[in-house]
Amino acid sequence: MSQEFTFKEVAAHNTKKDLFVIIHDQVYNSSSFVDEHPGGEEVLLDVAGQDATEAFEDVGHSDEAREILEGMKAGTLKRVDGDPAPKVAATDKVSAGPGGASKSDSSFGVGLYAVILVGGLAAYFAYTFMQSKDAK
Ligand code: HEM
Repeated sequence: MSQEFTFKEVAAHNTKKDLFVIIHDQVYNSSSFVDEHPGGEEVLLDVAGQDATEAFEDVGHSDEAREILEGMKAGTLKRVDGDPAPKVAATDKVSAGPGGASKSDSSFGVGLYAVILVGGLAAYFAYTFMQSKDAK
């Protein structure tokens, strides 16, 4: 039953009174919500008639925000040749983020251990060198 919109059709709804956004390839009619948006009307007007997936996900909207969104659903996006590529969903970034972060964390850890190890070895050799000198 869900209506399909092309990118071009959605793009026509780009005013405050008639505002569609695309999030995760779903089309939402957010006209009634512009004045109520806790994040302000400006950001919604910025993405009016466009793919707002990245903007929406970057903010880390709550489940409540997602429920509101579902309530405004107008249909699904029908991609045709020449349309902009789907925006990368921040959820993808989120799953890549902590992984990447922990990776760099652990490499920092290895670097730190290497410094401690090399420092320890240097101290040990310096110590034995001094000892051997004293022994003479
Ligand atoms: C029609 C889609 C959207 C809906 C239904 C929506 C809904 C909400 C809701 C309910 C909140 C309150 C906090 C929360 O529950 O997460 C919020 C906050 C916010 N939204 Fe949206 N939002 C939408 C699109 C956007 C877009 C495209 C942006 C662009 C950057 C945005 C930026 C923000 C910001 C910055 C806040 C935080 C405001 C604050 O804490 O002061 N929102 N939004």
